[in-house]
Amino acid sequence: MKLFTRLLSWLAPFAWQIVLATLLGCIMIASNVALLSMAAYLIAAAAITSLLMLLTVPIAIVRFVGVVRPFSRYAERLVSHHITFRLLARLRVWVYTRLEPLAPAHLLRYRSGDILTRLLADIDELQNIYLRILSPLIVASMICLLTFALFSLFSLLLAWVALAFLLIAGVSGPLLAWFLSRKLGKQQLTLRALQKAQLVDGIQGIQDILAYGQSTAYEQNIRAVDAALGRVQARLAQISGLQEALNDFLMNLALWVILVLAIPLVASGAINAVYLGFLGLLILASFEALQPLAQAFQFLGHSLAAGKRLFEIADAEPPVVETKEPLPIEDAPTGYCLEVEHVEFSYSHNDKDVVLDDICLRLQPGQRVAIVGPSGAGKSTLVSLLLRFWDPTHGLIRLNGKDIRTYALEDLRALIGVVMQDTYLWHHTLRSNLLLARSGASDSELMQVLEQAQLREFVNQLPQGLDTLIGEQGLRLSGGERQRLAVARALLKNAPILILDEVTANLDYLTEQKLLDALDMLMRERTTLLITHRLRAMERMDEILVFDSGHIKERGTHSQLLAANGLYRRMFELQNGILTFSEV
Ligand SMILES: Nc1ncnc2c1ncn2[C@@H]1O[C@H](COP(=O)(O)OP(=O)(O)OP(=O)(O)O)[C@@H](O)[C@H]1O
Repeated sequence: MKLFTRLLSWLAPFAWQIVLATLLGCIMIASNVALLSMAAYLIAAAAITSLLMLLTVPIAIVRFVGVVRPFSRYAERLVSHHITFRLLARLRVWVYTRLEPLAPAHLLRYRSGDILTRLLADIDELQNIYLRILSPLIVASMICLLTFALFSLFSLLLAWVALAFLLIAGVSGPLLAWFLSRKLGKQQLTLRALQKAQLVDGIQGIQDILAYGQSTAYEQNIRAVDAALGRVQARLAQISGLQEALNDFLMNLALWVILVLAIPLVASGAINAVYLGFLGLLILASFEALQPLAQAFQFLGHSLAAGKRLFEIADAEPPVVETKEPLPIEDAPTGYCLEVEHVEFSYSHNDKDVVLDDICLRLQPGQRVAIVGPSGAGKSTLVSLLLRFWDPTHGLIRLNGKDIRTYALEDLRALIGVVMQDTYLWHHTLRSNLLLARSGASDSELMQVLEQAQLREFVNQLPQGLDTLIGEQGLRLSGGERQRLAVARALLKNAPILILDEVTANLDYLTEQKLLDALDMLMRERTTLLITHRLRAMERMDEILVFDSGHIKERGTHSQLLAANGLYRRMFELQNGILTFSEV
């Protein structure tokens, strides 16, 4: 109920349009009731009366409601769909804005296909609540009252009987549909989300599935989910059929009962015989108002489950809470200083899973610091903390002397140009992928950063140059080209702090050397943190931190670390192939 009222609260800004849609819905059904019952009256009256003049008014009413019905139907659909689509668009934007602060920490718990289903299908599902439940419920109530009023003009007994049938059909059909399908709705949504997640995974991982010969097994998984979904849908269709049959049965039974009760009243002269057909068709036409209800309640479980899934993700506590009164980041013409003080971090907030422990480092303006170390040592995790994707479990990170939590996230991130290990590239042109960093950049600025990232020659030889489509996740580019494009994007951002996470990992020796030379120039004007496995050009670094299992094992300059004869020296010698066999 809480969930239902929360979903309904989204309708508040559309109150007047809802009143209009409901009014139009009432007019539409009422005109149908009038059309059928007046038509019955006309036929009976025409058979009895010899004076056709007396039928002028009923004929005019039939003509009038015949025209009103399609117009009111059209207008009602227009208004109600307008409300619904605007509402769904608002909801979609709201959920997306709630998703942003959750990224990436919280969203890693979900599969991309599942998030996509929540944003698209689950939100679409909510239209049932707005289009098929709220307005039809009000319209049905109004029509029941109207029918009762019309019957009571002839006989109170008939009025109560008609109302009783309408109530039984209006309550039992929807209740039965809701009761039988309440679990199925949730199952259908879960299976649909699973199906989408499976398909997204299958498409993204298609190369590996083929390479490992798993396509048959994968197809079987997809078929199994598809079959389960089919079974749920078949069951829902059966319930729909059952409910429609019940509705038809009650409608026809109501007609018979009304006729059986009305005939003696006609015979006794309490009701004029000309109205017998009118009464019969009045009850039949009134049932039209109930038709949407059962289907709506069949989908109620669905819609509520969709709302629950949506709010579950939208209400999640963001891992990083932005301060309500952020301090402005003061301009620092001489550059920005980042300090990491005794930082400890674990993804699970469990002391046993500490990924970073007692990390201290100072990145002074214009300084270049490298973090090196074995895989899984926590290097990229530190970058995530600097960007505030997560906050340290203990310790502090300062920017120009102040805790980074005192600044707005957007301001902090605007100062940092970052090339992540797994930078995402859009299925778009080279140009739009670059413009993400600075939307107003000119083509000559784009070519300049491409030059610095050692990619200009490559782009020049493409027939469509900057307008070349690079495919999903940039897959039409080689690993090295993707990485250089990511570097170019970070350079275009022209941020005073530069974080480069494994930027040369996929490059051949020559290109790596050229890129490092180009970066060397750029690093002079910026505060730079370089994360790398490859110990090249390390002599250019002001300080090198050697991470091992979340700790800083060694620190110093290249020559100091070589002299220390520790982990760094072993890594350096292994990479340069100068370790003697006995030392290995
Ligand atoms: N989102 C996450 N949730 C839980 N654990 C994570 C997450 N990301 C990384 N880890 C774990 O944290 C540890 C450090 O990972 P991190 O990516 O920081 O290492 P790294 O030094 O950058 O490694 P590499 O050089 O291979 O990129 C690893 O044990 C990893 O499994």
